[in-house]
Amino acid sequence: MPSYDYDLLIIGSGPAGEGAALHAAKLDQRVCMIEEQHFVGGNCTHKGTIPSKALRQAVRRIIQFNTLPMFRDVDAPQIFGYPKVLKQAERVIRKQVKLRTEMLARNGVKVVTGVASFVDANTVDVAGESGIEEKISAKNVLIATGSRPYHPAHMDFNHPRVFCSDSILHLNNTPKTLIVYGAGVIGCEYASIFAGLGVHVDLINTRSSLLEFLDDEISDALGYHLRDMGVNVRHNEEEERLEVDDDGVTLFLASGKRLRGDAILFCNGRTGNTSDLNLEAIGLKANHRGQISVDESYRTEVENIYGAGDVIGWPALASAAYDQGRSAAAAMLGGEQVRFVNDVPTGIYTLPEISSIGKTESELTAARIPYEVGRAFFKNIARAQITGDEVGMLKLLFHVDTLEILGVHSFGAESSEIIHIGQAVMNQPAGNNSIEYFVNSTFNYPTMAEAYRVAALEGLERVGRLND
Ligand SMILES: Cc1cc2nc3c(=O)[nH]c(=O)nc-3n(C[C@H](O)[C@H](O)[C@H](O)COP(=O)(O)OP(=O)(O)OC[C@H]3O[C@@H](n4cnc5c(N)ncnc54)[C@H](O)[C@@H]3O)c2cc1C
Ligand SMILES: NC(=O)c1ccc[n+]([C@@H]2O[C@H](COP(=O)([O-])OP(=O)(O)OC[C@H]3O[C@@H](n4cnc5c(N)ncnc54)[C@H](O)[C@@H]3O)[C@@H](O)[C@H]2O)c1
Repeated sequence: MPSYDYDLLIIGSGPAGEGAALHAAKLDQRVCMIEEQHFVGGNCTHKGTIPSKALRQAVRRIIQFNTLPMFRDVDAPQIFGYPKVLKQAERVIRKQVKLRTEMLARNGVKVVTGVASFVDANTVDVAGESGIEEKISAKNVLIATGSRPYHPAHMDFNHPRVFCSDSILHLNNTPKTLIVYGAGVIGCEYASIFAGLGVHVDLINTRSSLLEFLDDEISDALGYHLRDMGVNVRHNEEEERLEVDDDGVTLFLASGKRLRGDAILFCNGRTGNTSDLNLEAIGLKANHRGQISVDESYRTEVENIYGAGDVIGWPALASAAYDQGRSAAAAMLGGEQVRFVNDVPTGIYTLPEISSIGKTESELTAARIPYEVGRAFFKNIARAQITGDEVGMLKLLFHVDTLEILGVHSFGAESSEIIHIGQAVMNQPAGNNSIEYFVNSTFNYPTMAEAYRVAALEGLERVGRLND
């Protein structure tokens, strides 16, 4: 048996790398993690999930302060600039880094700073900032290098008015007008954040509706509320060219429109981080989006090399990445905890928040499944009236005969939390997954979760099963 420095070498310290590291370390494996940034946590902590969610929470608080009658009685509405709000995110990032650094250290995971590239299937070269190179060997390797914003070649992202979702975290002023190009999840979340700060936002969607994977009713609601916040949403548009000058940017669209803004945030797609890895040395090839392929055990075509997180493509979520990393480590060790993550809830932190699990109405209709709908509007939920979060709805889709829950879709406050109640019931074995659970269980009152009871009662009444 050849001897290696480590049992497992992980490239990348984001959620996928962390999930794998902790699982392997708990099973007494010798684990080394290589990270090119100075701090652990991955892009998730430094550039993606955490900063955007912290920004969004700060903006939500500002909106509450400026709109709730109780605050209006004590003070005039306040204007907060983007740089001040950004400080909130920095505070959370610091806490996350501390937590994650200590957790890895406690579990004996060795963290090495530098850029990793393959020498062969068991050896990785680590290039440190000072030019010092180190070779590290391991029995198994996990590629968990994540992704970065896609930068079209013709756009100058070094220009101080041209931003991507990474560089927007360094914007040092509050623009009056902002063009957000790309209305995927990132574009919609940042449109909410900037509109919440009073910035006039043009949101350019290359598709025909917002976040097409959502239930139509929820997508429509998002469009309505974004517009209500002052976002100018334009569908079916394609960028032709961008001109930048000292006073602003002009975006020329293929439709002939010309949009003017103080700055542009381009967020249309991401690329897997594989270009530094020297994949040729191990016979692997990334696709045109920089992603690598894995099987259901997260194994690549090379027997001892695995992949997890954004670098393997869909669903490209931090939530999934933790589980994928853990499963990859379990697979290497021949354990039973291998789970191919293919059923993930959606949690979108726009204003209002959106969350869903299971099938949409369109999918059920296309599959000719007889379903019905039960809805609860947050304006009728006591907790929402108390907190002032009356915008929103919870919608249950269920089979008319079996009452099986087929989908749960929600927008409004706490949606991404309460979705997990629906998820837990939907994951029960056949027979136990029933909308009746919500009328046969007592819910805390007043809670947002009570929306399930209200929606289930409405649904049962609609199919004449209320007194079954
Ligand atoms: C703006 C934004 C908001 C998001 N919001 C959410 C959300 O609300 N919920 C959600 O679930 N997901 C969200 N995501 C997605 C989420 O951030 C990613 O899915 C997640 O970060 C992927 O984790 P990962 O472990 O694959 O990689 P990453 O978090 O990308 O980390 C990979 C790490 O590998 C390092 N690395 C790369 N190459 C090398 C190399 N050669 N050598 C050494 N180190 C290397 C990188 O420096 C990085 O630290 C968001 C993403 C963005 C951009
Ligand atoms: N709350 C959340 O869960 C959350 C928040 C933000 C981001 N994210 C994740 O981040 C990922 C990226 O989000 P997004 O808003 O950029 O959009 P997206 O995945 O919707 O992509 C936008 C568009 O860019 C195209 N594209 C993607 N990669 C490309 C590439 N490398 N080259 C050229 N075109 C490309 C896509 O076909 C699509 O039309 C998503 O997969 C999402 O899951 C999640």
